[in-house]
Amino acid sequence: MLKLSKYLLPYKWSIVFTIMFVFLQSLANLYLPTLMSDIVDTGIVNGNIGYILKMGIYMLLITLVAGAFTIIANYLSAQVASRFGRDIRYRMFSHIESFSLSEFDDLGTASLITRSTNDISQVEQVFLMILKLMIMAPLMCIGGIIMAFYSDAKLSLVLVMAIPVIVVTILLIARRGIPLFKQIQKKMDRLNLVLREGLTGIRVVRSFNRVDDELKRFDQANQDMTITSVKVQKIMAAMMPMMMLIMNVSTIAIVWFGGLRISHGAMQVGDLMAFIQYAMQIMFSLMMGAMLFIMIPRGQASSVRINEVLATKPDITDVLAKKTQNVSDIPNRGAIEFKHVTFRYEGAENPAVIDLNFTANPGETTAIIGGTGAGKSTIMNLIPRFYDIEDGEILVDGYNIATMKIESLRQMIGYVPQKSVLFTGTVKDNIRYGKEDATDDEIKQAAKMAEADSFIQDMKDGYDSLLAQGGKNVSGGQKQRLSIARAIVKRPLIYLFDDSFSALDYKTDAKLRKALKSITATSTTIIVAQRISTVIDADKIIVLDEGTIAGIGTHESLMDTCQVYREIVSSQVDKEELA
Ligand SMILES: Nc1ncnc2c1ncn2[C@@H]1O[C@H](COP(=O)(O)OP(=O)(O)OP(=O)(O)O)[C@@H](O)[C@H]1O
Repeated sequence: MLKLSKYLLPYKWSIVFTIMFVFLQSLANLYLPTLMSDIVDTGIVNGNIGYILKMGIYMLLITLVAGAFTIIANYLSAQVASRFGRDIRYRMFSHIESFSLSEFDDLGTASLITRSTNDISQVEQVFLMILKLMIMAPLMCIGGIIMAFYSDAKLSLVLVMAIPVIVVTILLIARRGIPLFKQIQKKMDRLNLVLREGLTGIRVVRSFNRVDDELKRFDQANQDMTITSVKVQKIMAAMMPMMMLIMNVSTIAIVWFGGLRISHGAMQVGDLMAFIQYAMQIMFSLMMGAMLFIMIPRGQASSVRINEVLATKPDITDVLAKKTQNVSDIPNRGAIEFKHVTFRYEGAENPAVIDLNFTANPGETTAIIGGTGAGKSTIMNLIPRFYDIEDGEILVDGYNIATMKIESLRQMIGYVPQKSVLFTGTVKDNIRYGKEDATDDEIKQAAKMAEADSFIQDMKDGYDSLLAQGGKNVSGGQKQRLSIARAIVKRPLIYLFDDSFSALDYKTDAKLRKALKSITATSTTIIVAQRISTVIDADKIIVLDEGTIAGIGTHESLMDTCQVYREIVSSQVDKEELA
């Protein structure tokens, strides 16, 4: 948690004022029992109404001032804690945005969401408690002991007996509770994961009639977390009555021994009343300390998880990029060359692609075809440096991409992912995502090229129609065309289409590729496809087989030379159609 406390630095003055007001509030609270004791011993015992009124008003004033201090301290501390939470959430999100896909794979999206929300809230709560109680608890405890001792030193022996009992009880509770708090965070991760999968995959779940299984899976994760939470709550619930018991027994002892001392004339009634109040303050402050003691490890568990994310160094950085390099320094052609490229996913036994050698030139369409899992998408992920390669070099216009600024590299690329991603917003916004300053005309033109214009026009508000979360209110093929339009509007040097035509019917696919030809005339275009009809016209077809290149050439030459290609062709294309 100490590491995270640096995010409190911008709010140091608010913290100083909070501490100051809590301090003053505590002093006022320590002073009140003494005044009450005076009212009893001097005012009531002597029947001095004037004194009682005077001291009563004085007490009221102090209570009001203490109340005002409490309000200010609470306001300031809540403000500091919320802003602290906001800052860390922002810091965490911006850091996560810099992660390569390896780090996402490693930490897991569900866990990243829990850490960015729930864990940060936990730490926020703990810092709020610390701000409020860190000063108040010790001050009330030590101040209370001094004042009680000052009221009656002998009677303080009762406290000497009670305090260790309270401390030991707290320690015992903390020892059982703290490990459970750590477990809860982990179980929350699991619950989030199951929930996310169940909700995002709802169509599959229903179509396979697996709703009951999903419910079972969720129930298990839910139960698991509940059992741990109940255990924690039981411990916490036991704490309060135990503390009350100790406090009440102590109060009885104080009244008993205090009564004896009063009857012997060694103590006054007012002093006994003040003593009881101080004893209460001491014991409450110990309880507040106990809360802190329990909450801090809980916050600590969350802090570790937050720091783990913040300390994760993105694999892919600009370290090697020449400092002066920017987009204009790079020859603007977009020629891609793979030289002996080998890549393995983190933790995978075998490389996904092995010793790849090929070029993809501007003005040409290079198609990649191969069975599922052959490594086609992997190649597409390597070009924008979503992952770094293990061996070899990927060159763009002769520059090793590992030495290029990531931003410059990605600026050159129009990437259409295998699974279309749309954001909540209008159709226009989604296309404009490719080029922030795109005019309405450019957007329309891109949509036309992507064969999207006609269905957009048919939508209720045309280009201003709202897309639901994840583009749920458009079909798979429409989503793909919007994703393609988003890439086209960017007018990049390199187009990467990762199986981006798979949801289109043959006619639209053919029309779209024809339209693309004119805009990609000078660009480097790489198309990953499963369908032979999509790749048949490509200038160059790369046939992938289990991560290696089985053949490179045109459709005709591959039909002559590449057995794997012939197998793919015969497995899916009607020979008559091809002829
Ligand atoms: N994030 C990942 N972590 C670990 N292994 C992965 C990851 N993504 C893909 N792989 C593995 O790498 C290999 C190549 O996968 P890739 O997605 O490139 O295949 P593909 O040819 O695009 O397949 P498809 O046509 O089915 O999309 C596969 O064996 C796959 O299991």
